[in-house]
Amino acid sequence: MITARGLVQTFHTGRGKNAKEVHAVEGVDLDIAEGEVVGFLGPNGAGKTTTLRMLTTLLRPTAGTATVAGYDVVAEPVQVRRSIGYVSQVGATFSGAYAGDEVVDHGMLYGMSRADAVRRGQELFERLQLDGLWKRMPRNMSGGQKRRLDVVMGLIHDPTLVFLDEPTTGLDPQARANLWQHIEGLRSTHGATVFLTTHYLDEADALADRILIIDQGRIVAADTPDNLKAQVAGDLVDLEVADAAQVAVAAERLAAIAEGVERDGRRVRGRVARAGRAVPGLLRDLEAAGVALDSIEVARPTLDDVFLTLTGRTLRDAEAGEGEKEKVA
Ligand SMILES: Nc1ncnc2c1ncn2[C@@H]1O[C@H](COP(=O)(O)OP(=O)(O)OP(=O)(O)O)[C@@H](O)[C@H]1O
Repeated sequence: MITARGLVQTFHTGRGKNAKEVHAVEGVDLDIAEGEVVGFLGPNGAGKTTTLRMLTTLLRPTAGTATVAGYDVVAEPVQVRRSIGYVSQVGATFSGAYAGDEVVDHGMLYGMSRADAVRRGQELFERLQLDGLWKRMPRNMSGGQKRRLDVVMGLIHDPTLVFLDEPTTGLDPQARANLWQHIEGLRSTHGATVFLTTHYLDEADALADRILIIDQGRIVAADTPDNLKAQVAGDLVDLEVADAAQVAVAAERLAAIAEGVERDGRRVRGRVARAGRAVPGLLRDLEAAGVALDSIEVARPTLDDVFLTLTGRTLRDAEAGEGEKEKVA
């Protein structure tokens, strides 16, 4: 459904002494099959939106090629646009018309008849829990309602390939869960291919069959959430030792089964392969050594751990370091 080879986007900003080259996307390859839900994950400024804008024909690639729904993004942009739905990060701009009329106009722009656009629009209003808001102006809607209206606009012409740019940013947890259901429904009831960007690890984890992680304009990982997590060496075992004097002994015992043991006050943690099997023995060991614990936690690896393993930074650090890759030309 989506193929890209060596996609590059370089922005030139400023003039004279202030001229800068921003290497937003630096050689991205993609192969996304029909019916796949792909999560495109990365810190702020990693190049997610820029990639999406090239795939949706809003931005011409500096270099590289891409086909979307069988059409070339540079040579056949009109066909690409007709084949896809796109929900941008900023959302649609609405005039002063009623929400329903906006949606119908948008559908007619795609060549739908008025009757079809009304029918489909009303169905989507219901599915996205906007019923009763057909005759409301978008500017009088809540943030969550407006975001769902954006999604209606992106889906009105019944696309089988949908691009969603951070669809749930700014939504409250309930609206977010609700939108997740609809995104899942797109595939299960519709067989749609979904390409979605997100900062949220849990979102990508919950929705995507496959996750692509982008960092500084390059794809650093592409796999199923489970396989990505399996790359991280084991589960995190975190012990809180009751007596500070026993921390060294606890660290030594943990080190017998764990990698990368760290100490932090009365806490000792490390990564253990198959913690479920190893922890009972560890507890016996600690007891025999007279070490009492206040608590023990075992956590499965998260996608943040994956990002850390792959890039040496946490997602949060990566966001804080945004802009580093801007080079003075
Ligand atoms: N029109 C532009 N002109 C100059 N630089 C740009 C432009 N658009 C994006 N950039 C830069 O390109 C880089 C990638 O931006 P992009 O918006 O693709 O990141 P992103 O991963 O979508 O981030 P976010 O999660 O914040 O949306 C950033 O350094 C950004 O500042």
